[in-house]
Amino acid sequence: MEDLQGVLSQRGLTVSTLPDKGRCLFSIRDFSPGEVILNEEPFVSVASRASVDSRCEWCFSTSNLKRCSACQVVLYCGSTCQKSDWKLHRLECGVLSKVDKDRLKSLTPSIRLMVKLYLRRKLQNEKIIPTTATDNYNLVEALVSRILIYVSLWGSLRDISEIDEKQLVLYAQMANLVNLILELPGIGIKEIAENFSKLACNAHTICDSELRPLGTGLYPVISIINHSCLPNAVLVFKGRLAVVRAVQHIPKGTEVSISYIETAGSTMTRQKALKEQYFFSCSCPRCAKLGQCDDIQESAILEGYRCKGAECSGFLIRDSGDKGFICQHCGLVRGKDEIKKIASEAKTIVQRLTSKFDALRLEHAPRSENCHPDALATLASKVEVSRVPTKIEILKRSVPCSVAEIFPEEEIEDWRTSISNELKSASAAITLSNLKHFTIYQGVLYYRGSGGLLARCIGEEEAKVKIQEVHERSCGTGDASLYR
Ligand SMILES: C[S@@+](CC[C@H](N)C(=O)[O-])C[C@H]1O[C@@H](n2cnc3c(N)ncnc32)[C@H](O)[C@@H]1O
Repeated sequence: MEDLQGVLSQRGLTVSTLPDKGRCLFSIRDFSPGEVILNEEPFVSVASRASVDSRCEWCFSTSNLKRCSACQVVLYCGSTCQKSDWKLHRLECGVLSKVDKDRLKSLTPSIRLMVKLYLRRKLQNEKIIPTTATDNYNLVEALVSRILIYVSLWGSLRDISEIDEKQLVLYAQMANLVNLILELPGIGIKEIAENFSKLACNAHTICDSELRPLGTGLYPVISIINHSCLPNAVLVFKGRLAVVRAVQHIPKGTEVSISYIETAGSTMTRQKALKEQYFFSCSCPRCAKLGQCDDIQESAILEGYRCKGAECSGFLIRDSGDKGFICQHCGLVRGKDEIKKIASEAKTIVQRLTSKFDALRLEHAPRSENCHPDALATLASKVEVSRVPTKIEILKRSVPCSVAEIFPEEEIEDWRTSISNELKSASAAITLSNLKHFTIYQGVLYYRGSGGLLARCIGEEEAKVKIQEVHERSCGTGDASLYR
């Protein structure tokens, strides 16, 4: 741990412990918006199920792939990646080659990740690959796990109502399989099962720049970073390299936080997700507003359904008492079944629109002014009732510029004005290398960069150059304009 503190302090960071959170990463100097706080190669990584037959095991590239002739499981895009992975894959390959074909098909990425974890530990123990302050199994041992509670109660499972017994049984079965495959002496099922619970709380989904999942990686240093629904940093990936960037000014002495979950969800939805997967109740400033007026307003926009009451412009949001859905303006109550029907109608509409937008996107260059959340909300109001998709869903669609075909010019002009006003008050930053895809605005990840935010981060002239680059890369048109 001291070695780790030494390395971290050179980067302006330190690890502390808080009673309600466990380990936390703190800044010991100021970080600017957009600055890289930390980057880390995974201790182990594995391609996702969808990627395993279509991407390089090392860098996740999709070109020139060749299958390992011995195990017939992993693919590499060339000798560089194959060599980088060779020491570990040599062992994994030997292990996989012994597994019978039917069982091989049932090897999930989590099982393979666990197998690789133990094989890499073996390689480091035998000094075949080096150990460093930021790359060693002690850091994996220090990760939080939930299974200790389970292990101490292992014998009396049936008596424990709070604990998800199904999950525990699943971990035990998976651990058994890993043990059978590995055939390594001295590893117990309980230890492997505990490591599965560590993966659940600590492993990260490796995504490409469009947030498509490529694989899973264990990054033990980045795993020290706690969650906030209003994070001051964001985790992005360059291939398998995980990069944590500041999304706002982080003063010295501040806890660095990222979001573990989709931030464009209501407080209730976020709390539920954090409790289920990470076993804690978030008390960030956004969660602390639960039930307050602006929290209700935000939930309405993120997850509400348009109220169909006469003249009412409110949104129906889920009632905490589970009655159904209540309009936050007029108090109208609608039953769950009715909303279910509305949701399914809305889904059909959104699917139709998505395919229209996708078709248009192919014809027209996407432009960020059309990515405003109001675009789809307005569209939704035209079809009277529709779930308002989350900002991220809207922005994923990056409504194309030919949206003018659907909306009158004055409406589009209104969005332009409201977007520039919004950006003026945004507390935001951008991950420069992924400008095309990532913009963080008040904790929400937006697709496609926005000039105004960038200009505040890196200065107007440099921003123009960057925007021009991005436009050229993404669509070949564009005039490097800033929204201010
Ligand atoms: C990836 S780990 C983060 C580092 C962890 N604090 C540690 O001691 O290793 C995730 C776990 O940290 C804790 N955690 C993360 N963010 C938290 C927060 N905002 N409040 C309370 N606990 C949190 C939860 O126990 C969660 O399962």
